[in-house]
Formats: sequence, C-alpha cells, structure tokens
Amino acid sequence: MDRVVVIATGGTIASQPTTTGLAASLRGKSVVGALPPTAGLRVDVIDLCTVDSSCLTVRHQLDLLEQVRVALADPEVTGIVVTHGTDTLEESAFLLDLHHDDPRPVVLTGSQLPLGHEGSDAPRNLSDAFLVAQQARDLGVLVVFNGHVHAARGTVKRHTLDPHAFGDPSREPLGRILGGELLLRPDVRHRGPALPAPRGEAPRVDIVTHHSDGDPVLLRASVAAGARGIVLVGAGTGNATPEIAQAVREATLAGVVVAVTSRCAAGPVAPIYASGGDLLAAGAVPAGHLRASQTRIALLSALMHTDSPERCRALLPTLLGS
Ligand SMILES: NC(=O)C[C@H](N)C(=O)O
Repeated sequence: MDRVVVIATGGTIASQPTTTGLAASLRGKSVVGALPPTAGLRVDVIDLCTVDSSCLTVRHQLDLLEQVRVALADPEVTGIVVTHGTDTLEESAFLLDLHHDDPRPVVLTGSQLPLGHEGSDAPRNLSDAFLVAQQARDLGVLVVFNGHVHAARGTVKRHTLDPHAFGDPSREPLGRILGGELLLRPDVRHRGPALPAPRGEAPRVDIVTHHSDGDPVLLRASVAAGARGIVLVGAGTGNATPEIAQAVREATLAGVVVAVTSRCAAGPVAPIYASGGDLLAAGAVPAGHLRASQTRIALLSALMHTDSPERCRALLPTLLGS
C-alpha cells in the first residue's frame, strides 16, 4: 500500500470566510477529508500551522523543512504532499528543493478558491498532488497546480486569481496530469544541489527594488537593520544607478552579501550594460533566471550554510543555478 504524508500549512485551500475576507482555519484532516479515500493509499496528516501564506515566517519554513526530513526518514513513506497558500508557495518549495536529496517527491499544492466554494480548484489540485506524490521519482520538489507539474526551481506565482497560477516564466512545466494519468516530459531529472539541514537562527535577508529615480536609502537602511544578505531587484537585465553600485560596494565591504535579480517577469540577469556591470564589480552576485523571492531563499540558505560572506558568495552560483 502506498503511504503519503500530508503536511498542512493553511492557505486558501484551508480558508473560510470571515468579516474581513478569507482566513485559513481548517485543519489538515478536514482539507484531506474533502477527497474520497483512494483504494491502496494510506494518508497521514501532520498540521504544521494554519496560516495565510502571506503571514508565513522563515521559522515556519524551517519547521516545514524539518518535518519533511522526519517524514522521509520513514522508508515506508511513498511521497509527501504539502498543502500551502499560493502567495509564498514558491519560497517554501525552493527552500525544500535546495535541501532535498531523496528520490521520493515532495509535492506542494494549494488552491485559488477555498474548498466547498463553487468551482473550487482545491479537490483537483489535491488529488493531482496525491497522484504525483505516489508516482514521481527523482524529480525533487514539485509544484502541482491546475493539472501541471512544475519543478520548484524557477516556478513562481504568476497570477493573483487565475487557477493557472504557477509557472516558470523561462521554462516549460515538467509535465501534466491528464485523465488521471501523470504525463512527464522525457528525460527530466532533478539535478539541484542538496544542502545539509540548516542549523541555528536564520539571518535577516531583505529584498530591495530599484526603480526610476531610485536612491540607495532603502539598501543602506537594510544594512543598518542588520541584514546579512540583500536581494537587489534591478531594472531590465539587472541594472541600477552608480549611487546604488556604490552602496552595494559599501555593503559588500561590511560583509553583507548582495545578489542581483531582475524586475522583468522572465529572462536571466545579464551584465551587458555598465549599470549592471558596475553592480557585479561592486560585489553583487547575479541571480541567473531566478526571481526575487527564490533568490532570497537561495541567499538565506547559503548564509545558513556558512558564516563567511566569501564562502557564501562562492556557493551562491550553484544554488542560484547561474
Ligand atoms: N490562493 C492562496 O492560497 C492565497 C492566500 N492568500 C495564501 O497564500 O495563503
């Protein structure tokens, strides 16, 4: 018999109406109980938290990582399903993926409409997630949503409301679920790095976005607030002003690791303009194809892996895939 462990964290899939809007309130058993039992499948449910994912903290995410590690320590477990709010799902998924070293999958899913709401996408997403948790192997951490299977790396929430909410703006999905069948692209394999379980307190890692007329005030404020890492969201190919490049240089000299990504929806950081090259010359690490939310997770993971800014900077390209 297959055995899937569900780790419930909240999100719309666990939400009910309140006077000010939807709020996560259902426990994992009620979420999973919305599906009819599947023959030959045992489901165990762990309630990690019941929050809207916009309110998730790094502590929740590290607890999730630990729960996954504990669940996978049981060889009888076939796979894991994490029910999660969509707002920050891409962050938790990538944190898990950067530490995942097991052929069995961890599948994150959620919904855009609550369970019980007319036309809710929750039942389908959940049953698809179970199917993938039972069948996928060597694919790392996956996001299953609206009939599509996505690699955690690179996948972001692309639409605030549409049920087709997730995708990698630079890559095709790994596969689809059609008529209850998992159809994967041939030759897809998880090749990400697997960091050891992080220890200790998570450092502060901020995201600062550049825009026209932008100045280095927020970047310097982040350093002053004690950030050990900063994700600079540059314009276009990863560009900003000479004043910001100067602030990046100062931050780097102060031992803060800066990574630079782009405000654009898709495409890599590419230092083809001096306004981007200056940032790299000042010490910033280019984030490849990753967007700000996952660049921050890579930076956070690297900083939890080593205390040394130099070693962190050397490790980052592997984690970023750049
Ligand atoms: N669709 C959702 O799950 C959105 C919700 N705000 C959450 O992230 O928890």
